Amino acid sequence: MATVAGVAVEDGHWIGGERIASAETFEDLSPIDEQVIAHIARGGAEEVDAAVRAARAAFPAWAATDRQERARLLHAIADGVEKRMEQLAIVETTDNGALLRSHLRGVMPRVAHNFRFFADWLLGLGRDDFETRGHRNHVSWDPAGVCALITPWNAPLMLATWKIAPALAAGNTVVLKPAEWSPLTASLLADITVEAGLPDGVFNVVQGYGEEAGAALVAHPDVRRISFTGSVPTARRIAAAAAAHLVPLSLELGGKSPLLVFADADLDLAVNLAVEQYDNAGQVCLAGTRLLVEESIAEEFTERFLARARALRQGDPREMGTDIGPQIHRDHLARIDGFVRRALDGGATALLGGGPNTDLGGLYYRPTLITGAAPGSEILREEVFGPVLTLQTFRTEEQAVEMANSTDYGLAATIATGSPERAERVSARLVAGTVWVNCFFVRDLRAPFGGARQSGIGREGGDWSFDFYCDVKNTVTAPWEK
Ligand SMILES: NC(=O)C1=CN([C@@H]2O[C@H](COP(=O)(O)OP(=O)(O)OC[C@H]3O[C@@H](n4cnc5c(N)ncnc54)[C@H](O)[C@@H]3O)[C@@H](O)[C@H]2O)C=CC1
Ligand SMILES: O=C(O)/C=C/C=C(\O)C(=O)O
Repeated sequence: MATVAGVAVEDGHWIGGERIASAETFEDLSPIDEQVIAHIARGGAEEVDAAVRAARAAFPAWAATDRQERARLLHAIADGVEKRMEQLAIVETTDNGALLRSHLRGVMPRVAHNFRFFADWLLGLGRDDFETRGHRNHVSWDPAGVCALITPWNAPLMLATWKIAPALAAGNTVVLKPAEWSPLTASLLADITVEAGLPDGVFNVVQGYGEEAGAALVAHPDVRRISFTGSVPTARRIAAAAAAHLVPLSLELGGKSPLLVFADADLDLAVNLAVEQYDNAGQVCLAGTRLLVEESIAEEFTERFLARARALRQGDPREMGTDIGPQIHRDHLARIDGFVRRALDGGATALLGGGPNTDLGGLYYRPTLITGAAPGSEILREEVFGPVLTLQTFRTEEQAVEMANSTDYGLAATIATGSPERAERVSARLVAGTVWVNCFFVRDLRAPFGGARQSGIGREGGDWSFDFYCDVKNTVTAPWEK
């Protein structure tokens, strides 16, 4: 047991309703000061096998539990999340360095909402029956079995519960492998599921490294679904493991999303949207990190952007006035800095930032704006996952669309324009799972979420989640004799 920010957090796995230790542990560091905050059980094939067996044993009864009861239990978990909102928020901030303000105001309420939304969606799940030459077609969603969920560190509990809630609602059982850089809130969630009365084995957590616990989980022959959020290289490994057993996969991967600013846009709004892309210290898959600005307004846009960005307060994420906290880990900061150094060495210029903010300690990276990067260069193609934006200009709508679509990703895109016709035209041509027009990060769980190209495979949200986590069945019945 560890005590983190005054909150007791179990450091073992959660398997079949029991806390299980491992022979070895790994150190969990806080990005705020790089101090060790917990020693977490380091799981491997053995713990994964125990968790999958527990989940498999719990599956028949949970799958047979009626929808009303499953929904009631998910609402009870949401109640528990709301009751422990402040604890979850401070532990998550201590563990992954994201702003406490955001956790309290937006993220943890969304965690509770994830459970409520999918519980309620389950109750309304169903399509109208239809007839084929007098035969009745009835579509149903059968739970698939044990779901392996592998999640990242940038929004640990939010992204995990976005998978856990529909998987459980659908009648599956779950083994979650949280990211090793942010393992703690998954452990608190296990406590909450016990308080809510979830049967043992329905929800399991195996802690550990991706190459050990994660790899063993996705290779396990009894896993029926794999849902992963994280990087493209890891997704390739997971897809290869899934191929061995032909397990359906949902992959929510990175992005290199454009923010297109047309000359007819409300410039204040466009600047606000651009500055918002530094949210979570840039560690957001959806971030519109490529600012594409119409040439005629680029100078004014840049001036106003720099004035707003310079006013951002960087510092301790526990302070309510902080706008940008630390990066997750020393290795990650070095990766971000590597991208920036190579861009600058290649002839680009940093109009803002361009390196770590060493006044604040080891893990803070200055909000950065890069201009003059060579077309097609790494900084314009690869996901940096830090507070690093690039600025490019365009002359025509055609050119803007071409630049926007010029990466291997296709997660999201944002358009700032005063013209509804332009918004419609441009949006239709963008390769992206989500397009925002004159807004950013307006999210709704009824909407499909996912990416095109290397940003992923599949969609989550509403029916899309149930379609993934279930074996969808059509029963065709001939007319009964009268
Ligand atoms: N939401 C997103 O789109 C995210 C994107 N990224 C991108 O990935 C880059 C690297 O971040 P990482 O933390 O290294 O991401 P990652 O993809 O390695 O880690 C995500 C999760 O996958 C697990 N994992 C790693 N190797 C695995 C394997 N062989 N089998 C099964 N699970 C495995 C990790 O333990 C973690 O839980 C970031 O800089 C960013 O560009 C990272 C996190 C989230
Ligand atoms: O908040 C959302 O709806 C989606 C967030 C996704 C990420 O931040 C991510 O996967 O990086």
